[in-house]
Amino acid sequence: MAQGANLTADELWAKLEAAKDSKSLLKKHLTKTLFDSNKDKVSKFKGTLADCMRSGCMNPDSGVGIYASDPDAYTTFAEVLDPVIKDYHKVDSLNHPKPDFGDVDNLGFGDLDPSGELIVSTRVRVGRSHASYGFPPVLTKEDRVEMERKTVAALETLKGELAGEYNPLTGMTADKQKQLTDDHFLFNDSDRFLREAGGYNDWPTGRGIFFSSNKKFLVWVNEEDHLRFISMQMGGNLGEVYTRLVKAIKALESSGLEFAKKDNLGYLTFCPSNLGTTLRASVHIKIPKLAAQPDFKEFCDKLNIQARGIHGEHTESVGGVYDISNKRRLGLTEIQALQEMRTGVEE
Ligand SMILES: Nc1ncnc2c1ncn2[C@@H]1O[C@H](COP(=O)(O)OP(=O)(O)OP(=O)(O)O)[C@@H](O)[C@H]1O
Repeated sequence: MAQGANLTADELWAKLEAAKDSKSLLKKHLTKTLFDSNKDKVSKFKGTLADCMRSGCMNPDSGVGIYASDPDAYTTFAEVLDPVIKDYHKVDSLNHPKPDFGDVDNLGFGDLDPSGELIVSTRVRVGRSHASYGFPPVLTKEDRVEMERKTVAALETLKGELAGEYNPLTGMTADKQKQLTDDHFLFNDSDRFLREAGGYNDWPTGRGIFFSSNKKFLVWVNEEDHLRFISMQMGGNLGEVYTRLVKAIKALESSGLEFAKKDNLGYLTFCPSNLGTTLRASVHIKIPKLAAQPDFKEFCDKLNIQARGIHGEHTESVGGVYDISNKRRLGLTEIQALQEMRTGVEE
């Protein structure tokens, strides 16, 4: 349960105001005037500004600090969210292009590390949201169960190398969960930022993971986003990983599910950092010496890439292995986001 779940918007604002050292985008962009003119608005899914800002107010060390309560929050609270979105994605205006996955038969690249010495594994994921449901702060247990049912029905239509099996978290043994998490397949409920945003309400109900039979295509159900499509494998073959993901996206788009989208913002996700393409392409790569350089952060910033620890966001590196991924997901196409990551990794 989120600690700030019962705090009013004014009480949350007081916390944010007191957090003088906060560097979050919420702190930077939510002025008192904006707060006052938005705090009593309610979105079509009954989401409020308090729902959006709770995590950032309770966790002043957030990077972003604001989530969308539901797809309509991007319209209802646009005055608050738009400046954060522009700042995170480094764009002057919100003008996200139409999806373009590129020509997967002629990508012009394949394995980024044929020697097999540097890249441990490669993963590309996108997020998708059901158009007719809110995000975690406004969801009920029944909503989660219903979404899970609809998602599983769509996943059962997958064919060939994408076909597989759904594993609900409810009823999964602790040992199996731990093994799947250690193997980088499964998510858990340990992110305090997401917890405070309501991301773990009713845990583990409605959550689960789908695996294709070769375990290279996965779907996370009701983690941070309603859906995360993930393609991953050992080694550095970004071409194979990406091509598999694009095929899966196309298959699931024609499976009867309707995904939330908005003109100029692309696909809608719970966290504004994931909007647009929603694509994060990453490698786990051994770079102990580079990462020890004092200007490593600037190096990454210059290339629009992000370094994370190997157990997910907000974790540390282990043995000099880092998760390197594209930082921007909005204002460029899917294939451009992928190329940005590829250039960064090659550099
Ligand atoms: N290239 C990769 N190879 C193997 N595992 C990976 C790779 N990239 C990410 N992972 C694993 O995926 C899991 C999720 O990581 P993480 O939460 O950072 O990213 P995400 O799923 O893209 O979501 P978000 O950006 O919302 O946090 C972790 O277990 C992480 O180790």
